[in-house]
Amino acid sequence: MQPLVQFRDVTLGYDRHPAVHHLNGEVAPGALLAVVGPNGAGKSTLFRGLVGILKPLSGSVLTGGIDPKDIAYLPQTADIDRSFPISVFDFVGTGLWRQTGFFGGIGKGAREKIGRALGSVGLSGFENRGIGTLSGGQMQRVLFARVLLQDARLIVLDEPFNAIDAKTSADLLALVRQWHAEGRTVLAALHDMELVRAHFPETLLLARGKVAWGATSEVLTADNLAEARRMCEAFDDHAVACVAEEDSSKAA
Ligand SMILES: Nc1ncnc2c1ncn2[C@@H]1O[C@H](COP(=O)(O)OP(=O)(O)OP(=O)(O)O)[C@@H](O)[C@H]1O
Repeated sequence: MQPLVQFRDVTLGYDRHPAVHHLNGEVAPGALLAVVGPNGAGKSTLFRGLVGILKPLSGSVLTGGIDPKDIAYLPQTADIDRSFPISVFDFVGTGLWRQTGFFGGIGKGAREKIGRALGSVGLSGFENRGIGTLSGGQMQRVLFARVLLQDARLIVLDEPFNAIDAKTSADLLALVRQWHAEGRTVLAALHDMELVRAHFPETLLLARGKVAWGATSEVLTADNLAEARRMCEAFDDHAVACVAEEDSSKAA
């Protein structure tokens, strides 16, 4: 089966300082993949590279055949400016931008879709609330409603269950399982190893580079987790891109 995503010796970083180093690997269509690793391991950076927000310093991320509108991305809530004055309804409606266009009006059909998405995450009646007035768990539900609306083939979730209560986690996890059952490809950055072991068949353990990638039970061993911690601690944040990368960028 043709992979949906291919990481080809990809290095991603900021101001030419690599954060994810020389990653190789493939994601099959329909995969339910957890991306785990210590704080600063590069999970968010990898996702920014995957969804096209961050251009690789070297190597490539191939999402063969997927149109950008077929990728839904749920960033960490910390990355969202909640002081922006926008209602829950309009925020969730931005999930339709790629279908309607930036200036496309929201017609009756779209209004119904937004209403249904909010109902699916238990937020009917919240339409007119400003996003800045929501609790952390409610905001996370709003982000899931926006992903629902995007109806995407590839769904990328950055720490979707962080700092939310058990009921909200369970409700949102049910949506993830539904997306997987529908044949969508789902990648999620997670810290809760028990949740990963229970619900995610495949795991990438990242520590700036790949420590292990495969069946979750084989990846999440004590030895691999210790190796990931060691690699993260040893990584030099101020290192510049490799000499080979420097040379190729000069030649480009
Ligand atoms: N916008 C940025 N500008 C510069 N450096 C960044 C930026 N975002 C992340 N980094 C750095 O890149 C490295 C990887 O960070 P990243 O956020 O990808 O890790 P993470 O695995 O998602 O961490 P966490 O589990 O804490 O969310 C860290 O050293 C971080 O300081």
